[in-house]
Amino acid sequence: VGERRPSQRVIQAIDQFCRQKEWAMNVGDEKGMHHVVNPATVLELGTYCGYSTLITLEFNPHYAQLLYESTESERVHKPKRCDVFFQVQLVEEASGDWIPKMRTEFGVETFDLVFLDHWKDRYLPDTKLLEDCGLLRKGSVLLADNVIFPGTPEYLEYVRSSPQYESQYFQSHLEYTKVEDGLEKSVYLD
Ligand SMILES: O=c1[nH]cnc2c(O)c(F)c(-c3ccc(F)cc3)cc12
Ligand SMILES: [Mg+2]
Repeated sequence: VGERRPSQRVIQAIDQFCRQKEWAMNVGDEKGMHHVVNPATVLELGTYCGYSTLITLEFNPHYAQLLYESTESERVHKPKRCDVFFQVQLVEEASGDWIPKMRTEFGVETFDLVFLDHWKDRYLPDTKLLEDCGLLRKGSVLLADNVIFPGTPEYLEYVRSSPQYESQYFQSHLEYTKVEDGLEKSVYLD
C-alpha cells in the first residue's frame, strides 16, 4: 500500500502509453511475472525496452541502448532498508553465442529463472543449450512469453512432453489486446 516506487511508476507509464498511444511488445501488465515466480538469479532472453530485467541478453543494438538509458536514469536497486542492488548485466549478443559463456563471464552456476521472450524460433535451441551447459538445476524455472501468439509450438511440445519438465500454462492475453496469449511455466526436474 502507499505510493508506487519509481521503477513501478516507470512500468505504469509504459503500460499506459502502450495501451492508449502505441502498442509495444512488453510482456505487459496482465501477463506479468510477479504472481508466477520469485527468483534470485535471472536470465532474460530478449530485453526490448528493459521492462523486466536482471541478466539480460539482447541482440538488437537499438533495444540494448534503450536499457542502458532506462537503467542509467532509474537506478535499479531495492529500497534503502535492504541496501541490496540488483545487478543489471546487459549482453548485446546473440543468446546462442553467449549462453555457453554465462559461467566464465558472469560466474553463474545455475539460473533460478530464465525468462524467454526473444525470437520465437530460439526458445527451443536455447533451452537445450541451457541444459547442455548445466545452467539449470532441479527447480529452475523457464518462463516463456508468447507461447500462443505469435506462438512457439516446437518449444511447447518439448517442455510439455519431456519428463525433465513439469509445465503449466497461465492463460492471458497478448499485451494490451484481447487476443489470447499466455505464459508457460516449466520447472526443470533434472
Ligand atoms: O519479437 C518478440 N519478442 C518478444 N516478445 C514479443 C511479444 O510479446 C509479441 F507480442 C510479439 C508480437 C506481437 C504481435 C505480432 F503481430 C507480432 C509479434 C513479438 C515479440
Ligand atoms: Mg513477449
